[in-house]
Amino acid sequence: MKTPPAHTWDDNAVLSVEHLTMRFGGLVAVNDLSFNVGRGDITALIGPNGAGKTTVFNCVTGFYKPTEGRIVMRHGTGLQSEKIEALTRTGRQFNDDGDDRVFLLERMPDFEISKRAKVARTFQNIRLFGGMTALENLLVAQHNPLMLASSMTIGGILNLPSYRKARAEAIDFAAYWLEKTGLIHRADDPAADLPYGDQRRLEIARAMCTRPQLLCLDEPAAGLNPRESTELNQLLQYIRKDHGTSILLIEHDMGVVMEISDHVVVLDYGEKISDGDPDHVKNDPKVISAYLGVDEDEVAEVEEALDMPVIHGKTDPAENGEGGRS
Ligand SMILES: Nc1ncnc2c1ncn2[C@@H]1O[C@H](COP(=O)(O)OP(=O)(O)OP(=O)(O)O)[C@@H](O)[C@H]1O
Repeated sequence: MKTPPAHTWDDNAVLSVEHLTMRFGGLVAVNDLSFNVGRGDITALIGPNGAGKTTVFNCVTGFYKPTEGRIVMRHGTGLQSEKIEALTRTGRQFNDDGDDRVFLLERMPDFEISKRAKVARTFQNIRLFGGMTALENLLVAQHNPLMLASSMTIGGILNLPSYRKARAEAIDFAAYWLEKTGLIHRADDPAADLPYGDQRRLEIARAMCTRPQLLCLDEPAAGLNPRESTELNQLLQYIRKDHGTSILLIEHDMGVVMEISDHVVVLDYGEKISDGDPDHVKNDPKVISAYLGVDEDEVAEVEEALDMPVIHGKTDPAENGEGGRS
């Protein structure tokens, strides 16, 4: 009898990172890293400063071509191993199985990863179009379907009914996400005029307007106050529950990570040091020692001195976005 997988993310993975290595000259930023992101899960990628988290994001979203390794995105459920192996043997980037397609992201350019594989991302440093309104930012995100509806522009110039319909739908969808992110009253304001926390939520709304199956968020809670952090948690849980979108996030705020994640993967010096549910990870001496920069056998001593667990919401040294060792 086949042994059932220990975790749901290994059984029904929307994304599999397999033996990923990324070198920059002599520097190995990510070394033979493997992990799964479960379909419909919120998965956190954490680790001290310089651990390689953003490099992993850049490989998944096509900003970097990995030195080695495979990155598989699945639209259908289950592992689909045979399909993936068959695709790997060819030079192709994805198969044509309708709703059950699999994608080898390391072979794809970034715009195809977003358009076809349906992976969206936000950045550590906000990258909105500051001079455009909040609404316009969300319409730009729907450029691909609008271009199709305009028959690559001519329909738009002639303002054909099919284009008008697609444009009205795009505006409705943008308004939906402005409503969900609490920004509908700022729809006509330039993005650059919005307060920082609102800009962070607008970035998430913009990513959701591409209708992603996987949403990658690079430090979404950075710089947020406690109220905004709570609102962010609620928004991410809504996105996962009501839209079925899987979320992979890099986050230094352990309050956010431990509260909303189903699964946590921990990196240190480009290698995976822990992988499991939040309870497992926060009690893992390897993780605590990486964050404190002390040996594993000194962890108990430090916790005793502090009289509290080190990685536990607000007691975490990574609080305030410091991310432990730098
Ligand atoms: N384009 C690049 N060229 C050279 N080195 C790079 C490049 N990108 C990242 N690195 C190096 O790779 C290592 C991992 O960096 P990365 O930004 O992925 O870490 P991180 O875990 O995201 O850190 P932080 O939490 O501070 O954002 C660092 O040593 C960094 O200097």
